[in-house]
Amino acid sequence: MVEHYYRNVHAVVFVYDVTKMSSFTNLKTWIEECNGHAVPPLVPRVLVGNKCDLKDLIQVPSSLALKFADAHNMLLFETSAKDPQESQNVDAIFMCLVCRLKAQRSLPCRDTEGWPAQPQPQPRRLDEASGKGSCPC
Ligand SMILES: Nc1nc2c(ncn2[C@@H]2O[C@H](COP(=O)(O)OP(=O)(O)OP(=O)(O)O)[C@@H](O)[C@H]2O)c(=O)[nH]1
Repeated sequence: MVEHYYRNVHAVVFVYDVTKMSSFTNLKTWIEECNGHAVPPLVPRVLVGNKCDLKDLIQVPSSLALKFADAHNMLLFETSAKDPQESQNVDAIFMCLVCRLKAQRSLPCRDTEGWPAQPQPQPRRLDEASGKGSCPC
């Protein structure tokens, strides 16, 4: 059954709850699980900390999450499925993955200004201070 989720996988989104440290520490297990199913290194992976609207309840600091994301070569996005002000980051996750997948296939990638995009830069975080990821495309 689990095998089914890993077959022909195109991208992996690791999600933790910023208000629950255990969900963050469990990421290691999920990454091992993913590696154990031989997901190819070229398959893009992103890290998502959800529920960032619950500012008073945050247990996982952005700095810690950034360190973890860097160590595993992933971009970090902090999102809220509830707060509309943070919801653009939900879209950004999928735009970023689409850009990376398109770049891998040498197809043009639409940026925010129009089509076609400029040559693809290497993945980078645009807003390091806030710890929130942004698609480099
Ligand atoms: N404040 C806030 N609540 C959220 C957010 N995302 C999900 N929730 C709430 O968290 C609860 C669980 O959401 P689910 O979508 O069921 O997620 P889950 O992973 O199955 O469950 P949990 O591990 O409890 O988060 C629900 O009450 C959601 O409304 C968020 O970004 N902010």
